[in-house]
Amino acid sequence: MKIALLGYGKMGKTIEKLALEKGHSIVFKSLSKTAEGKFEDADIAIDFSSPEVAIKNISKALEAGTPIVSGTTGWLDKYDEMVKLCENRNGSFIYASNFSVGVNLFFSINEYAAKLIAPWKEYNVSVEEIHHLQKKDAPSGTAITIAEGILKHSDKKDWKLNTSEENTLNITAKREEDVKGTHIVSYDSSIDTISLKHEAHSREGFALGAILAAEFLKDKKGIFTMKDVLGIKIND
Ligand SMILES: NC(=O)C1=CN([C@@H]2O[C@H](COP(=O)(O)OP(=O)(O)OC[C@H]3O[C@@H](n4cnc5c(N)ncnc54)[C@H](O)[C@@H]3O)[C@@H](O)[C@H]2O)C=CC1
Ligand SMILES: O=C(O)C1=N[C@H](C(=O)O)C[C@H](O)C1
Repeated sequence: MKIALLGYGKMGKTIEKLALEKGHSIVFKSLSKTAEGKFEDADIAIDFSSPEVAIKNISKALEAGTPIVSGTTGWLDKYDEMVKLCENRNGSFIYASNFSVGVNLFFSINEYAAKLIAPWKEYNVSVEEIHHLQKKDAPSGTAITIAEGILKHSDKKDWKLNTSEENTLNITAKREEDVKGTHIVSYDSSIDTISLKHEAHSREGFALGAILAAEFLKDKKGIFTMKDVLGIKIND
């Protein structure tokens, strides 16, 4: 597979290393101000850039007829626009807030737990995420996906960062040196706490998942999710 990397930071570099090990090649790389190679040579584009440029990258790929995998977080208010563009262009598109197999299993466990615990009103649910100091967006895209999974089964109406409103799901975001990505869901009562935790030890899980998604998408048309890529069927 010939890959265009849109964004060549921590994730772009990890994807490059693992893609080369799997026998793929990198034919194009875009950095903040410069680019190397020819975008037109790519079979697929993988975008891990920044919230401000993700839409530009995704649009560019869809307009060129190149399948696009995007992992950039913090731009999701424009997701429906990108879906429409993909449909209009008969293109191929996967977005995931987190590409790691472990987190995608965690998403299903989270929804199952939310449904199971929902009738037990003494438990108050909250979400915490911890990431490295360079992260631009808060809360993380993964924390938002987790919150949406909980809200499907909760009396709470919405989520907010740092809230104490009773009917709103509280998300706390912490920034600490070199943390790759930790997500914790807590159900607190006066008697006990039930916690679900996922902790990434490196960026390799995210990168491997993104390459898996690219291999899946390369010869398909349409809009897909990581559930399609991984064949995860248990939902709630
Ligand atoms: N979905 C997932 O599984 C994961 C998503 N992410 C997300 O991916 C994004 C990137 O993360 P990192 O690689 O850690 O960030 P990073 O800051 O290390 O790299 C971002 C790269 O984007 C590129 N970039 C920035 N502005 C650009 C512009 N104007 N034009 C072209 N390229 C530009 C630069 O090459 C920069 O190095 C973030 O939004 C992060 O939240 C990160 C890890 C996993
Ligand atoms: O910025 C990161 O590093 C990460 N971002 C993603 C997110 O916002 O959820 C995924 C992962 O947690 C790492």
